[in-house]
Amino acid sequence: MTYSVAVSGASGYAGGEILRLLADHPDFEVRTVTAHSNAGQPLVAVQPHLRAYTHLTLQETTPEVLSGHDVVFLALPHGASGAVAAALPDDTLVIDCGADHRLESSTDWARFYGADHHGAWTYGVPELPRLSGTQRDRLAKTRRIAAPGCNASTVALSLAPGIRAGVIEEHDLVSVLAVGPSGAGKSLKAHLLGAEILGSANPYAVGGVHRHIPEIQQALRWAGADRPTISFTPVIVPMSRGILATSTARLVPGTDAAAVRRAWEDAYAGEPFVQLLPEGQFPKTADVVGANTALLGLAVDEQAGRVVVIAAVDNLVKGTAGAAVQSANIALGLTETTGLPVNGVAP
Ligand SMILES: NC(=O)C1=CN([C@@H]2O[C@H](COP(=O)(O)OP(=O)(O)OC[C@H]3O[C@@H](n4cnc5c(N)ncnc54)[C@H](OP(=O)(O)O)[C@@H]3O)[C@@H](O)[C@H]2O)C=CC1
Ligand SMILES: CC(=O)N[C@@H](CCC(=O)OP(=O)(O)O)C(=O)O
Repeated sequence: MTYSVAVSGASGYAGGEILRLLADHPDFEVRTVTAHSNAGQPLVAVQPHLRAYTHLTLQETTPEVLSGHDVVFLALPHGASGAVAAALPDDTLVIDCGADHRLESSTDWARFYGADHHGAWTYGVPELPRLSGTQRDRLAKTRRIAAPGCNASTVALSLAPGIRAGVIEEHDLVSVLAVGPSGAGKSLKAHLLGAEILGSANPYAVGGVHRHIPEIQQALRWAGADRPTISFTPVIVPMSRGILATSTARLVPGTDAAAVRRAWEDAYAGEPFVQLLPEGQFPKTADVVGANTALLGLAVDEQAGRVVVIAAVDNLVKGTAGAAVQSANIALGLTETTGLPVNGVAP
């Protein structure tokens, strides 16, 4: 069976990446693409790299235009998807790449986003360990998926195995991330990109204010933490795509190094898209550009009594669009890896 698909926010970075992946997906046919200020334009006028779609024109983003498809991907700014999603039929598979449906706690939502909370959908990171099984089990039974924040899923995948296995303490978690500016979307001002991001590393959202903090804490609670606390600091660096997250955590006293490594090996054994590198090897962002792969390296720092996990992810693939397509595959009962690249592009 071929599933008909609509992609909203198709003129943006996340929507464009969903379209790039779907062009090679044998079970999906993209029939409709929508946008906002670019509605009325041919898709390739705005996304000239997407040559598979020369026949499509961007339409207005309305529930009427999006209805009548089997699958709808929403890649809209925060706050814009809640109302659109609420008007779509229950049996349509809807995947929201924005934050509107990620958080279970309306208190966290109010604190970090402020506006109306639309409730939580099934979180779209299949490999996340849960107290019983993985997030994959829940994705198999849903028609509403909240694709993750790219930083949040990178850090959650880095730390959740240690929480799940009881080898790291849940307070005193620290993550510092180098992130590419494409994570901020196309609306990031051109002068910022050229004059301030090229040639510089710029910290932002410093001091416990980044909106991905509650998303990470929520994933760590699913892995068994009670009240996890994390210091989270992102730094924009001049690379178009990518996240390199360095996360450290205090080891539970008496835990030996072999048991620590085993926790991550066990969590991700057999996972095609989350891979732990051998001892002594660490990933670079260049290893995962264009791939739906999260690459992890792990070391035990004995003198500090901490584990150090370094994770590389392409924010637009495993961090968003790839996670969205992978989760949609699971929800539809398709082979999970269909249409998704495990290899990156190099150099
Ligand atoms: N970039 C990333 O790495 C990640 C992004 N996300 C999330 O994905 C979503 C899209 O992000 P991204 O692609 O980066 O953003 P972009 O700014 O690149 O794209 C935004 C898209 O939304 C459309 N749009 C803007 N305003 C409205 C509106 N009021 N109603 C309907 N459509 C509108 C734009 O249309 P037009 O161009 O025609 O105005 C465009 O297609 C966001 O929620 C973002 O947080 C999640 C994880 C990572
Ligand atoms: C460079 C940059 O600004 N990155 C974004 C990542 C956005 C993202 O992952 O998605 P959501 O906005 O959907 O949560 C940030 O840190 O906020």
